[in-house]
Amino acid sequence: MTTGYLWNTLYGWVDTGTGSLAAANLAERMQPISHHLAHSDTKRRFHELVSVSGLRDNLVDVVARPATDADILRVHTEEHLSIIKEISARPTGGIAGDGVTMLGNGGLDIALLSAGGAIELVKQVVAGELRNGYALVNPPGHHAPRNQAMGFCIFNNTSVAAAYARNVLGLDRVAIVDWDVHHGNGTQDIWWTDPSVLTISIHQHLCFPANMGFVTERGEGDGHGYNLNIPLPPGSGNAAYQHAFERVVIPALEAYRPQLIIVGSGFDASILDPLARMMVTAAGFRKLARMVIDCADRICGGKIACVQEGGYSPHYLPFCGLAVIEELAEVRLLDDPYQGFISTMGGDTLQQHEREWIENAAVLVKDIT
Ligand SMILES: Cc1nn(C)c(C)c1/N=N/c1ccc(/C=C/C(=O)NO)cc1
Ligand SMILES: [Zn+2]
Repeated sequence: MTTGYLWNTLYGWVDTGTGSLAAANLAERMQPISHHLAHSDTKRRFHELVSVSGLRDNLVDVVARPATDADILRVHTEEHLSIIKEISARPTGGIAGDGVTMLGNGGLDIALLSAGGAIELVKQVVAGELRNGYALVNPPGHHAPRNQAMGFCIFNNTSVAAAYARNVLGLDRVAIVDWDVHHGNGTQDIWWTDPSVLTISIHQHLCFPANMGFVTERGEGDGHGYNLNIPLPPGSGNAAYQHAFERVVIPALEAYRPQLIIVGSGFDASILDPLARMMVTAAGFRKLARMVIDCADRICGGKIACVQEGGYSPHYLPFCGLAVIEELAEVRLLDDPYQGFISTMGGDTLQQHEREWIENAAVLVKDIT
């Protein structure tokens, strides 16, 4: 069976403006810069490495189609969609939602193609046309709740795809495993009362958004127990992430038995990422992918759809992403050229405080039935 790969040139055209995180602003002495921290070049470089490394020759191209309004409205409000349409139609776009999320002119079309790309991959994995796959979409989605854009996210791509799998493809149980380093607050919001989608977010505690992502946030009503937050302390590396997957993520998936696993695949937990303080390496991401792939083989016929979330190191994200896709496709082409440099920095030994953080989440798995 084959591994699918989805990219569209327009994902590299996302306009993040002239700011570096917030917009350039002379009064605040925030001078313009060529590359915003979320500049689409980082993900384009990932795509180019997939091609130039020869990995793409082992993959089946999946063509992105724009999500329809109906696809978006399964998880977002009419108001949110209409605000995005209005900003996208402005000659130079504007700022959406949280006051920092830039949407360029025509940004609606790319955001619909991003959510639609996630749908297309899920469609082909669920149909059994692909064993698994990677949708290298942009803009990301996991910070977008039902009613707004947030944290560079316009539409919640993984949730749009999960809702499609539930409502159109007829699946009863879908799991979203979000290993992006920031809390998947949008995904949590969307599925808060709904046990048919198990939402798991493993993230640096309180990195972003502020004051969210606590282990005590478990869902409400029928959804109680089906939102699992695994906050980790800054400095967590390969050992902590692997232990968290062994003790929490994999047991939760085994208990829930989803028919499809969607991975919110951000690489901003990497040791070279500027927007967080974790220490995961390409080898670490490869190991996490291996654990989820083996689990999927045991519980849902290997059905995994990875959907790109964040990641801000143009230097290192491509190699972290390549490692995950190599694992999905079960080929080994490139070694991590940064390994020698980063291998002595730490993160490969589980620390006692990391173990304790992880146990705080592990005790909650028993409530997943
Ligand atoms: C600046 C600023 N100023 N203000 C008021 C706000 C709300 C600001 N947002 N900062 C951000 C926005 C997004 C991220 C990470 C996104 C990601 O990768 N998610 O996976 C981090 C910091
Ligand atoms: Zn992130």
